[in-house]
Amino acid sequence: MQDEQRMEEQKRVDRMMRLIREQLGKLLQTSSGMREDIVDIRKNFWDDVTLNFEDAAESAESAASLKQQAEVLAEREHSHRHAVQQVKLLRKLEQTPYFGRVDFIEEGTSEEEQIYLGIGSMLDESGSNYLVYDWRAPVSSLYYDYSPGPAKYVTPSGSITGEMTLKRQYVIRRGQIISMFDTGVTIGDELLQEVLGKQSDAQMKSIVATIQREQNQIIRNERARLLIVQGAAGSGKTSAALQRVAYLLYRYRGSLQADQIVLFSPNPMFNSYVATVLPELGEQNMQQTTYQQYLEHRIGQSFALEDPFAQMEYTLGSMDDPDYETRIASIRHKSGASFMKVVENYVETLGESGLLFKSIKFRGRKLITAEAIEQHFYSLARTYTIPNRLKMVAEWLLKELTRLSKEERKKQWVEDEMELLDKEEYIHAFNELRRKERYTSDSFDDFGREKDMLATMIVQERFKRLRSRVKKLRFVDTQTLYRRLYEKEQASWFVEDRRSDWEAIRRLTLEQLNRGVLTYEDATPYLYMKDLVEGFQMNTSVRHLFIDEAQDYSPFQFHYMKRVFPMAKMTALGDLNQSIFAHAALGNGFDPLGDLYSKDETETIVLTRSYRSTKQIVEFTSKMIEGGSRIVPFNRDGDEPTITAAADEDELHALIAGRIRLLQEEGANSIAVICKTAEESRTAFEALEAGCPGMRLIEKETVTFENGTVVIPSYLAKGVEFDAVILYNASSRVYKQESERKLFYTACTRAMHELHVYYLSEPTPFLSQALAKK
Ligand SMILES: Nc1ncnc2c1ncn2[C@@H]1O[C@H](COP(=O)(O)OP(=O)(O)OP(=O)(O)O)[C@@H](O)[C@H]1O
Repeated sequence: MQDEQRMEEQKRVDRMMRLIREQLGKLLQTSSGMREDIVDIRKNFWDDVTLNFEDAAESAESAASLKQQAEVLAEREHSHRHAVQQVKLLRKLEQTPYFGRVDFIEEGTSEEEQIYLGIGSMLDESGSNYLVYDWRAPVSSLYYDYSPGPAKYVTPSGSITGEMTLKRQYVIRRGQIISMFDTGVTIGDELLQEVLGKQSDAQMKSIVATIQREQNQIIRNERARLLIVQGAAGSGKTSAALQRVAYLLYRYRGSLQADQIVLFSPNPMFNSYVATVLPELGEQNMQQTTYQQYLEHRIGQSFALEDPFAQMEYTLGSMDDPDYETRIASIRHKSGASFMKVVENYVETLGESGLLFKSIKFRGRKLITAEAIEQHFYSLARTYTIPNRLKMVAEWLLKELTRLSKEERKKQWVEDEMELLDKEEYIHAFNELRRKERYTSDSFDDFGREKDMLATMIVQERFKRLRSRVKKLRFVDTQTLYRRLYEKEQASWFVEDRRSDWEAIRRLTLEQLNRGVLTYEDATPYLYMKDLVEGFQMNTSVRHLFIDEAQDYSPFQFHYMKRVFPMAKMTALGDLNQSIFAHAALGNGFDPLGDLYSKDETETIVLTRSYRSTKQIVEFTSKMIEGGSRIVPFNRDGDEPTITAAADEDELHALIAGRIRLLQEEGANSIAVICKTAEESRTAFEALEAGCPGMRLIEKETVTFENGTVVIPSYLAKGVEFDAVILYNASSRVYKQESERKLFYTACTRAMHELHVYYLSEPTPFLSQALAKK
């Protein structure tokens, strides 16, 4: 029976293969025809349009002709792009036409429909029956959500209920069924076992064939304004997020483009790690960035901006610094939504007085003084908001600049510069003038006028920069303005938020700002203040914001992102047990996210099954954290993690190098020696490099994630995974503070198949449970 079924199924696959190849052949032919057409149109574009600008009627006709030709070209290009897309999809289907099937009898009918699922849909020869359904089609959710029995799915026009009579999974490679099995549970363990048992890849994989029911809830959620996903390490948060992007692009095709979706990643390397998932599914990548990149883009050169990793290095390694406690308090204080209120209070006072301006300088002279700008600003009606008043000031300044530029033309420097014009510039200026003068009644033969015009051009050119700076509101002194926030010992904006450690925080912040440094914890408050003063630079085109490793963002940052992307729905994916930033130690979990949007608009999905690591590793690591017993390991066996003591550093390095060699011999694709900090990573790398050829050191600037053996600081290993993890030095001297528990946990949970922990002298207390068992 089994064999018979398999033969039947193989026959169907064979038929599909024939069809796919036929369609491919046809498509390749038509698409190459289209390409030739396009090349032709482009080449002959100007020959095929009639251009005549003699009079208005002729000009209008010329414009219409141009427009028509451009439209023909755009239409052909569109069809060509579509054909190319289709070819890509067919090439993928040629490898694996589908991976699943459900048989379904819709209520009220007796017909059993066979629904095959693949990464894209395909119709039969008649063009009216689906041979394969896209995994994102409404009917496909049957496969992810139900086992055989009563089942339903939701379509845009309502729910459809019925009975699922069969659920089957296939592994098909190059048109051959390698294996197939009918499943009772949601998505059979067998296929998952097979997928998860494999070696790691330098690139994250699509999980389309084995999406789990609770992951499907995340992928297809359309209702929530804010979707919070709290999931254990390795529970598939990132995977589900990427599948969700693909789903949204399918569901809203035509109205949603890939560049209207933004993913905030934990580090630049992570971008390369996830970059192939969407193309693999036949979709374009969303925009990927890091919060730091956004900050850099906004803050520019105004300050030396600290990055989150430098902050992390400080919090992990500078406990001896006398300012350490103050800095930690400062980080925590500035991350809270209550500090937003402080900034708001402060900005409110600026409506009355205290806004600071920079003089507009030209050739070392103050053209318009800061005092004059201030006076003008405060002469405007208080009923206008600060940003509106600033707009008015900018308009006034532009007019002033026009007036001043006229005076400037008579100055000696203009004359000097005129003499320095080289011949080409002179001719260019002369021709420009000619062109402009053509339409005036005077003839162009007056030397004096020519000189005037040249002077105007020179001054205009030099004033361009001033005008552009005014338009960008650079005349507002936001840097000093931010410093002022901390300058007064007792300021009205703090009345409600006085803290005992405020004095120390104030002093430390001023020290940092006076050095021109904007710390990571100050960057968002600074931008918030700047935006409140100058008007928010909102991005209204972004419709979906994905924030991975959401536990690493402060409430302040979340509120800020909400304001910057007002039209976006937010999907925040995180794990409280992996909170590694000092600001996260507030202990209130995702609560700050809870009030970002109203209760009605917020949904939370919890993932507890962990897929990344073997059962042995999950059991080992879940003992390190509170509530770890709730994490359910996926049933995949592997070796027990090891804990090894080393007598001294030499032995430590010898042991680790030996382990790396062993793992390499076993064929591990990726091996990571995880250290606590960048500094420890450098030490480890230097000691191990000679014995481990090809080993690489990962630093915060690293942008590509590759297979092989690497040494990596713990916080950069966030979000990624390795076949084997070697924890470099889990001694109690390295991981001692309670606040480092989650960092240690994060590092250990990067392991898929093997975990080996080494330590010098005393092991960290976070290992005590694991050791007690031994
Ligand atoms: N449904 C699934 N089918 C197959 N593999 C899965 C599935 N869900 C997750 N995985 C695999 O589990 C591993 C971990 O997934 P992912 O990185 O998405 O988890 P995460 O929750 O983001 O982890 P972390 O928070 O620890 O970074 C990946 O190798 C992923 O391919």
